[in-house]
Amino acid sequence: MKLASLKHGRDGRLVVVSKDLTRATDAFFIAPTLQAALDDWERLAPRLADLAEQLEHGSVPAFRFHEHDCAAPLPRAFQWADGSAYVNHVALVRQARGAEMPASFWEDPLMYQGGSDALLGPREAIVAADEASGIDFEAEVAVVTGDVPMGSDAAAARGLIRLVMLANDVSLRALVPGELAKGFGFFQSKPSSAFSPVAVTPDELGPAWDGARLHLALSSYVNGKAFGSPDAGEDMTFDFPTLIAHAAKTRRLGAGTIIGSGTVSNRDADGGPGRPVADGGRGYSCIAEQRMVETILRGEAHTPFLRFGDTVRIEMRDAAGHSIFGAIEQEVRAPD
Ligand SMILES: O=C(O)/C=C/C(=O)CC(=O)CC(=O)O
Repeated sequence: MKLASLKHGRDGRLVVVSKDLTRATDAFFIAPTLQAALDDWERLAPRLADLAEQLEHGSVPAFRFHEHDCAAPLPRAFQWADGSAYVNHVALVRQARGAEMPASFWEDPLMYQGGSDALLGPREAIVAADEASGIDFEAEVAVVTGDVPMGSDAAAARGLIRLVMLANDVSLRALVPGELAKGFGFFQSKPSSAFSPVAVTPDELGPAWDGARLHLALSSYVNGKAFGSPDAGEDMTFDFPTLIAHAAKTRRLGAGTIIGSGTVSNRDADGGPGRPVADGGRGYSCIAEQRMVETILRGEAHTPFLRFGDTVRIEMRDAAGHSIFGAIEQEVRAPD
């Protein structure tokens, strides 16, 4: 089933959305919010699934679904922890700022705790105080968990993935080096992240979901121009169950925890860092990677970071070409 939170108060209003994303029906009589549904998932998910089936059959009142009416599926979440599962991305962004990548990054996932009190809906602007802060997007896949007991291993974590969605982990590249040098991790360099209009249960993904990875291309566009379409199932060194087990190693995770994949990034067949779309490659899911590859290939970066008025679109299509989650489409703006 496909679930969305329409803009309403702080936590949105839960709706069930049709598979083709054209219609929706209210689910508030089952659970007022997505968090409430996740808190009592075993009891409520079957009722939501029944409602989804009735929506497909046209046997419940429905209304037109508009992606721009959506908040993030979880407009505020108890936890948003973003992994870095595509080590190709980590290697490139570190190279871009002249930092070594320890060999342990291939065996031990990187993860940071993002702010989750104000997650952005799919059409909400990226507001940045300064164009010179290196405004970048990061296209990612994310999962939402049920309650995960402390110490759960990957096999247990696999069964606790409730929903899958897309994320834009907005990053301010110029702030990263100074902030990470302090040794406490990202804070100002990671403003609010945005999420796709719809979150889906894993069964909705068919064979593209193997229980641990999503094997489909994640497409990004900047100002309407294709920027990248790497496959989210390839080069994901740490799968979602492994990332969840990592997060739960020393603490339990509450239902509604969001775990991000990190920026989706593919290597070339020869192990190289891929090529930009303009050079016939799959491109990238963030500007920093493309700038690093331009530097490697041509001696300098020429793709600018985002400026006020630019737009970023992130979307994933199924094998038949249909949008699965709806699109994240954000304009970059100065504060009002
Ligand atoms: O090391 C840096 O300069 C920046 C790293 C990231 O932004 C990585 C991140 O947020 C996780 C990821 O996308 O893999």
